[in-house]
Amino acid sequence: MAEKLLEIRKLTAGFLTENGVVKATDRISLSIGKGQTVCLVGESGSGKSVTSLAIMRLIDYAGGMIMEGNITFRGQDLTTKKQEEMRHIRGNQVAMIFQDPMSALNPVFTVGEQIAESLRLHQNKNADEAWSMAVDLLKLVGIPAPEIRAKQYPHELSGGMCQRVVIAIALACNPEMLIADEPTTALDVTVQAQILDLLRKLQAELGMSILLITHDMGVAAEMADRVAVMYAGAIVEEGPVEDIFNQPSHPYTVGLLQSIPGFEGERGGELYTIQGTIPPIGQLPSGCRFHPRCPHATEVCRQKEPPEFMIGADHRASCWLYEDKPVHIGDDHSSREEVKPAW
Ligand SMILES: Nc1ncnc2c1ncn2[C@@H]1O[C@H](COP(=O)(O)OP(=O)(O)OP(=O)(O)O)[C@@H](O)[C@H]1O
Ligand code: NI
Repeated sequence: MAEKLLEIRKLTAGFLTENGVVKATDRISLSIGKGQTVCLVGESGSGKSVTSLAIMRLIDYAGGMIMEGNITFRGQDLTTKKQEEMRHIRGNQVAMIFQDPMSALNPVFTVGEQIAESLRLHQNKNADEAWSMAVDLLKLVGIPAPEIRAKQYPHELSGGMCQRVVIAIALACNPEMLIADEPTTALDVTVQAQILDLLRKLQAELGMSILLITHDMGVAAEMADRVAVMYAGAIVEEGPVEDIFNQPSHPYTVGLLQSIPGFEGERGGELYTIQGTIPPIGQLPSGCRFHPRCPHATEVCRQKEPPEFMIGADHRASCWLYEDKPVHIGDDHSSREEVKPAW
């Protein structure tokens, strides 16, 4: 396995609400190796964005807090860092991009000025150097006629072009890690594919690690080295991308895969949907958090929270199905029948 760049251990992050403290992530553990892409997938509200905000310690500004656990980045624990130090890390070592490029850009400055500003701040470049590097970065992220584009304002560029500019700004600090939270969700399908291609190309060229947050299993299949599946604040399954897709083991992962149009789990033209909805944070059921929606749930699932069981050398799932024997409910088509809902 690649040398670790980021290691999250038993991280619990949450919010203080009218109903007391609620946990948006519940003792999650996850590592990202150097040059690796890890995809964090799961339905809306599962805690993906909170995880990224916690890593960057931006959660402090979102009214939340880290309650337990460690986040080790290049050997240093980020959970105990002062915001001043975090600002330095955020500016120089870890960059973040979000879903909506328009809100990340300042409408009153040209895109070239915005990239150059970042270079002046983080890399102490003078104005001329910064401008020419900004043009180079625009070229690197695949913007045609970069000298001309650099002088334009965000509203003069398409959504896809703006997301490329946002990526250029992120790269201006020469980050070792890029956190991308649904970076293509707001874009149309062709542009989405182009931006994903760009991220792959940049990673190959620059060797950075990427934490990619997506609710789209198709995107994970295409981009990830490893996939972590999150459900109601917990990572319920994690492993190499081939294992997650060839041998999905947690019933939630199996359900997510069967809900992809065209995936082999789809039957008779009817798309599978996982029964029920994700519980709101602070209202978790007893036992396994997925049990009310799980076609395999038994008494133990209703009563006791499952620990993590190893499914393969480097593949874990929190599900009682794996307590005694390594069974693979998602192994192949015939055994996948097993998880066909009973209703
Ligand atoms: N500032 C906040 N205060 C209180 N609760 C919050 C806050 N931000 C997020 N939450 C709650 O934390 C839970 C996890 O939210 P999060 O945004 O991480 O989900 P997500 O997996 O990123 O979903 P999506 O796919 O919709 O972006 C949700 O129940 C959400 O309502
Ligand atoms: Ni989110």
